[in-house]
Amino acid sequence: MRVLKFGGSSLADFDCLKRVKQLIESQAGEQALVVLSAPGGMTDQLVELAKLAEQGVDYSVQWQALLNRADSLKREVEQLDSVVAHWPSFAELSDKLAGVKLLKHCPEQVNAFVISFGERVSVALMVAMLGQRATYLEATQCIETQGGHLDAEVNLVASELRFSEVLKSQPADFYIMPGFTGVNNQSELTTLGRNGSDYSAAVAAACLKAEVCQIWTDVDGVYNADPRFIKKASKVDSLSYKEAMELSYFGAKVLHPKTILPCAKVGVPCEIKNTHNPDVPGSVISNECQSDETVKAISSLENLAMLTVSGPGMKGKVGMAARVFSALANDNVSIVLITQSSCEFSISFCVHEEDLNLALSALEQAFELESQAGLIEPVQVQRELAIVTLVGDNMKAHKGLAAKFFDSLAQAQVNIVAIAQDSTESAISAVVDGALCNDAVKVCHENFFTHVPSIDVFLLGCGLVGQELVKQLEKQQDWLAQRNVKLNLYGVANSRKLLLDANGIEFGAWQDQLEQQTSGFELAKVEQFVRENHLINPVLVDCSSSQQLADQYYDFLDAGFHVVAANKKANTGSFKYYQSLKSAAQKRQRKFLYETNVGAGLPVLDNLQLLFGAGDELLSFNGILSGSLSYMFGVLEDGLSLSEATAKAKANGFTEPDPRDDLSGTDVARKLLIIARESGLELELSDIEVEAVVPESFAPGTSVDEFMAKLPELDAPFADKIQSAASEGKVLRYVGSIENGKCKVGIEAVDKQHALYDIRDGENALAILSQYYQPRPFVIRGYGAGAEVTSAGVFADILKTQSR
Ligand SMILES: NC(=O)C1=CN([C@@H]2O[C@H](COP(=O)(O)OP(=O)(O)OC[C@H]3O[C@@H](n4cnc5c(N)ncnc54)[C@H](OP(=O)(O)O)[C@@H]3O)[C@@H](O)[C@H]2O)C=CC1
Ligand SMILES: N[C@@H](CC=O)C(=O)O
Repeated sequence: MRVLKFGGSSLADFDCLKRVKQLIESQAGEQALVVLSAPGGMTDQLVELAKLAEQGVDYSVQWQALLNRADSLKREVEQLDSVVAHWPSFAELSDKLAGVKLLKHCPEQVNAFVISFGERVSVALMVAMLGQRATYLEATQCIETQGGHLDAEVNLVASELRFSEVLKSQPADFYIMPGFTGVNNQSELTTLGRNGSDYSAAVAAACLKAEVCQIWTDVDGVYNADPRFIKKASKVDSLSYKEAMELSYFGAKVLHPKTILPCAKVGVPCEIKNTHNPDVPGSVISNECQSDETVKAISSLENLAMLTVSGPGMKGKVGMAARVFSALANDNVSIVLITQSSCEFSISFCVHEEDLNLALSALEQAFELESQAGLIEPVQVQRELAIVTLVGDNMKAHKGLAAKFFDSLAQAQVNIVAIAQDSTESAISAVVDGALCNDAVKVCHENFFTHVPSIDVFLLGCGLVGQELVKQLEKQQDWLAQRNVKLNLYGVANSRKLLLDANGIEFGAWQDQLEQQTSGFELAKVEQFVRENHLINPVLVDCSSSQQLADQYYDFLDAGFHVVAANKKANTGSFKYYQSLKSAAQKRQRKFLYETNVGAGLPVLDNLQLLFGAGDELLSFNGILSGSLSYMFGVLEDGLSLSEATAKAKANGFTEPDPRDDLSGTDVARKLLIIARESGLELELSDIEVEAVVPESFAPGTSVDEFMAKLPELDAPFADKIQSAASEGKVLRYVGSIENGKCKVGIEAVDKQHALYDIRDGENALAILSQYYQPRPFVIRGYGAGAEVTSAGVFADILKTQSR
């Protein structure tokens, strides 16, 4: 004997019914007991009718909708020449509802009759469709329940007897039985709780010692996380009964929690299959489950409240926990999770939000005296919580899983309110803020299953460097995928517009799309986008030179973003701000990376930070830090004028957006300041002694174009300087140095023997003399400006946001 159960989504319309008929008939030569739910949505219609009737409200519209739906299904079945012989009495249903309306009261027994009506509709239709081979099996003859008319518990022993007698007296190939329905020992109709048809099927399978209990639904099986939120969730092929129980209890909607126990008692395998995809093997729940996976799935349960009972009267007092839980049990409040610390001062537990008031009043009554005597404090309540649970039998005695779980929650910026693990170690749960539940599941799923961490990039500034970065991101998609990194570009902004796309920015079309936007970047907008799309690893990448953005880095970090900056202005603001960014990053466990601030793509700051971390100390620094000035001084030697050299450096993408930042020495001063600060010197930008190539006083208040047009005025005097150096066999270089804690940047004339003589064409050269690197300094040399090397440096920083 096989037991098959079809849920409402598999019975929603006539096409669905035909598919189910075929699946039943395909049980080649096997006897089958088929349990049917109501046609999808019909139980909701019935519940609403009962409610309206109880309120004494006119429900004729809803009644007509129910009748129309049922009649149309019946007509379609009858068009196949099948007579629907067991059609339930709508007249009786109508009378019951009329009675409820009159009395404005719906007794539980009547309610059970009304809400279980849909199952009888399904069975009547299916029996007619299957014809002679099928027998209508009354659940009220077979499933005996105890404990109320609604949400009743099945008496397995009594039900086994009933099944055996009824089936003996009615031999058939297919028994079709309404789910969700039972009968108490007073012969009154009862129901098994919403979605209780799974339970009916499991009970039938256990009573009949069936070969299998198949639950046919609209998904392929049990998933390792909720597939509605976790796109990469995958089907679990086999589970133990315990794993399935933990999962269904902690939120996996595919199975009713009560289903597993009857099957587990008798060892009937339970298989979850998809009606719309019947050839795909489902998930099998059994004793035979053999797999090496430690964590099988992650489930989550939302809409919970946590109550904490505490007070001096709790400590060491035997029986307090028992009193708390008996009070709740007496009022039928189900407890989802319990936790208590070893100091015994308090005990905390979660209940469904809908039970909160009931739980509070039960506790108030139970501890009235203690509370008057000050032995128990007012019950603390935390609302809108969720439980995230890792489930897996093989987690037992496996070290490091809890650490990885908690680490994942930290990575998702999720605070843990409470934790619980049973001693079989097959489930570990964390209570978290309900609003962050999906984030928590997402990051746990990435870390435990897909191992493809995502990096979610928002690019601010899409000029020279930013545009090149987008090109490199596009070019490297395959390379990243091969290395299991999912890098998503979700946003791009310039100074006026912000483009956000939850599907990822289209590499080929983003510029046009950005132009069509109507408003610019605001942190709040990106924050909202991150929240709505449950992004775990958001990175704000600043490729602008905006002071306004630099001033917001603290807020970016504080809001949980990593920050990657090509823009040097934040690190060269006040020392206090520079320090506050470091501590904000540390506090929020986010990365603040700015390798390109010095030397563009050259690995300068990373190396310095590592050296200093290993105890090295800077003794002195000397070097060329400007790509544009390195280029310009080189071509000046070749005979170009200052204005020509500047224009060429600009065209090559070596200068700052405003070349005056380079020519004034400010950009080099910024870089030197960052090196000095990283080395531990507490300096401000104003502490750097600066000799300008072109003083800031030249062409004040002009635009970049006006400045460039006026620059030829300086060509002649500058050519003289080059000439005078050349007459001594020297060339000019723009050099930065740190000596005895003093920083200066300026022009130096160097001869052929000098290490910086050959540094030109955009190259940088940095000589770091340190405790570990002396008397010969540690030297870094290479191109220090340009879109390609700079965005490559930014790209590398973006990838570094992943490392913990
Ligand atoms: N070039 C190089 O070799 C190197 C450059 N860098 C740094 O890279 C940064 C970018 O340089 P580059 O690409 O040449 O500059 P560009 O002038 O070419 O581009 C700047 C971009 O930033 C945008 N922007 C300005 N203000 C804002 C704002 N408030 N919000 C959002 N976007 C804004 C601009 O938008 P809009 O077009 O609307 O004005 C533009 O898209 C600079 O800070 C520079 O110091 C660092 C190392 C090397
Ligand atoms: N303008 C800068 C670019 C890198 O920071 C330079 O010339 O080095």
